[in-house]
Amino acid sequence: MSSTMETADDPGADRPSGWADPIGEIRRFFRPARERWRAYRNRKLADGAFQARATRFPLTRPFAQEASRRLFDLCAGFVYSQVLSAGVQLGLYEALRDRPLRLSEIAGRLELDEEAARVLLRASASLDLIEIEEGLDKEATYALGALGAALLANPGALAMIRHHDALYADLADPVALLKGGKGARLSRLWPYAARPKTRKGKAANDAKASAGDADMAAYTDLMEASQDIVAREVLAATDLSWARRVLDVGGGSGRFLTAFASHHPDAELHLFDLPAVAAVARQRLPGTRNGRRITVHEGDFFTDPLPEGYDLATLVRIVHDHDDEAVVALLTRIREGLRPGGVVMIAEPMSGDRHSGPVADAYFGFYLRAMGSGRPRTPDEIAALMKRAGLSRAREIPTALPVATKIVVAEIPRRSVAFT
Ligand SMILES: C[S@@+](CC[C@H](N)C(=O)[O-])C[C@H]1O[C@@H](n2cnc3c(N)ncnc32)[C@H](O)[C@@H]1O
Repeated sequence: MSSTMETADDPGADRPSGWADPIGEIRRFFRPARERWRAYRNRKLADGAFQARATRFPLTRPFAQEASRRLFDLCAGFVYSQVLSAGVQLGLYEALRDRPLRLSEIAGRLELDEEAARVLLRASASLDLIEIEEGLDKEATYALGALGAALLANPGALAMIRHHDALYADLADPVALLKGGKGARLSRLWPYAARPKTRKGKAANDAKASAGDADMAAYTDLMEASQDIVAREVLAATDLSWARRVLDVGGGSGRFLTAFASHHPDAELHLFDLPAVAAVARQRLPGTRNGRRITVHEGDFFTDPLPEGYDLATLVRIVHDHDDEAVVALLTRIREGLRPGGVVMIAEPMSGDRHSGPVADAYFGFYLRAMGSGRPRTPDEIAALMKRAGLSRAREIPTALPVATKIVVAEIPRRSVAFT
């Protein structure tokens, strides 16, 4: 287990002494120099004449070229994603799975005319999704590229790409999305984001509640497709062999718990999710390895009683879907049902991680905005919410693939027993 992220109660804790936070102290010392350097750099980069000189001068040319390429990639990123999406929808990568093909063969399989197929193939090659080989007879053949091959091994990514049409429709007007608070298409795909988080709101909404149930099978499939990689990372990063009774809150179709079951043959496993999703889990689990070991509970985790008596509660890709107050309310309810010494584990992609690049903040930030609730958080922000819910010793456990998931755990404080 890595760093402890307890937030102290006294306000002075925001500004620790140099001994308590030496790295922060060094950063504060260099802040004025950093600010001066940033202002100088930005003045130069915003100057067209400087840019032109930098491109002509051999020593600065590689940097200038790299900078303009990165900027152009940002401008064109949406188009690159659509090239990828066209390849997935038309079955390009599947078509090349077994062997390279010629243009005419690919056009036939994808039901495109040859000119359209060529546009797609050249675009895909420029993005390393496929590779073009000049044939001996001068007729090119097209093979899977490194990224195309990796994509075929990642059903979660394929499922995400297929459902991105809803996200991209909502992102067509990003300013309207920021000002309006949610997107029309994604908020329909994730109906629970709009569900009331209190008993009173629930009663008023009960009549409408089943309207979104049909969509739940769709998002449950989407989550299932990407769960294996998350479960693999969580189980590789943690030793949870001490956990006897486990509750996976918002456990979907049970994919995380079936993976958990293979690592921990003696643990008693329980899943809690909305009735429509619990029905999917009950239907699918008996057909899976270890599925019969999982007891499925149904209800709304904000308003219905949660099962009690667990020593580990897991929330895998749950917390980022909800706003702060709702998260604190949920964690408080979970804490109240844990055994003494019980642990809460939150696993999801988190904000502010330099290894994950822009995935959490740019992708999930806008995705969750379109969905209509929640946001990606840093491990520290999650730790602070856990603390507000009465949990203690919040700390991050590093994972090998933070882009798929990071982990924060916290415990319920030991009971203080008074003997006199
Ligand atoms: C993003 S999915 C994650 C599913 C699963 N943990 C995973 O990682 O694949 C969120 C899950 O939380 C469930 N959920 C959302 N709101 C809920 C609520 N109020 N009560 C119970 N479950 C809820 C959803 O039905 C869904 O299965």
